[in-house]
Amino acid sequence: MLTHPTLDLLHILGLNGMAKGFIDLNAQPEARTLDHAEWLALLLEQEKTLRQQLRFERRARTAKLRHTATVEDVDYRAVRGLDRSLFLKLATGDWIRARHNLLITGPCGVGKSWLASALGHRACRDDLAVAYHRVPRLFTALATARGDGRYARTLRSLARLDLLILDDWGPEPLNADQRRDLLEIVEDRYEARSIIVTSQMPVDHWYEIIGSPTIADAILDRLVHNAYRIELTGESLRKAKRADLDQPAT
Ligand SMILES: Nc1ncnc2c1ncn2[C@@H]1O[C@H](COP(=O)(O)OP(=O)(O)OP(=O)(O)O)[C@@H](O)[C@H]1O
Repeated sequence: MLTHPTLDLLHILGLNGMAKGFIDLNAQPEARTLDHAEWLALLLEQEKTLRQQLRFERRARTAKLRHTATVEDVDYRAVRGLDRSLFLKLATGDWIRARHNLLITGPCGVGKSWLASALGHRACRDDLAVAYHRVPRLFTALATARGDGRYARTLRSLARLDLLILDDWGPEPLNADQRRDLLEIVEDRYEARSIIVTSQMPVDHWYEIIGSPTIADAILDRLVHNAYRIELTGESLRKAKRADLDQPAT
């Protein structure tokens, strides 16, 4: 184990990536041929990598994504109705920086939450603030927050996110409080921050789910107007997974 006053100093200064790089370089005889500038550059690179990794881990912890999914792992043959070039474009994250929305629809189990999680993971890697919420649970949490005086604070924290994922929206019609909650959320984010909404219901049915025509117009105008759309089709991937598991091993 290397002990060195420089190492102690690096730890005291919180430069843990440089400290690790310092230990690694000391253990490599070939590193002795490096000049000072190259040595320092390698240490700084290690510090940068460690900081990026820690930032990503913090972002991912708070995002609470439903699936451990990455944009690199999408199986385009398994997910029917997914336009590869559109998804690759979304995977760059530029749409979030442009404050656009994304609506993912399709029947049960076709991979809507999975794709939303993969894009959320990508946004965490880009050091953006992300949160995943299942819509029914979010409405329950907002109803509780309304009761105990945390409503405004909860809405403010949702408004600060760079990407809000609202998973499993519909099909139950909204009540008056839920309509108001959704309008507040969408209004706060309009042309300011992005939303991904996933739903088993086609976008054409959302108007009826919201219920009140005036509020439905206000919500959908803000949500749908500048949104990309992914309309998935086909059989549930859960079924396909189960069938794979049931296959006898050869
Ligand atoms: N692109 C993918 N690659 C690999 N596995 C996937 C992919 N998409 C989905 N899956 C798998 O399929 C299952 C169903 O996916 P997911 O939960 O995203 O479906 P969903 O359309 O959101 O379903 P629901 O409407 O019931 O919420 C998941 O368990 C996931 O592991």
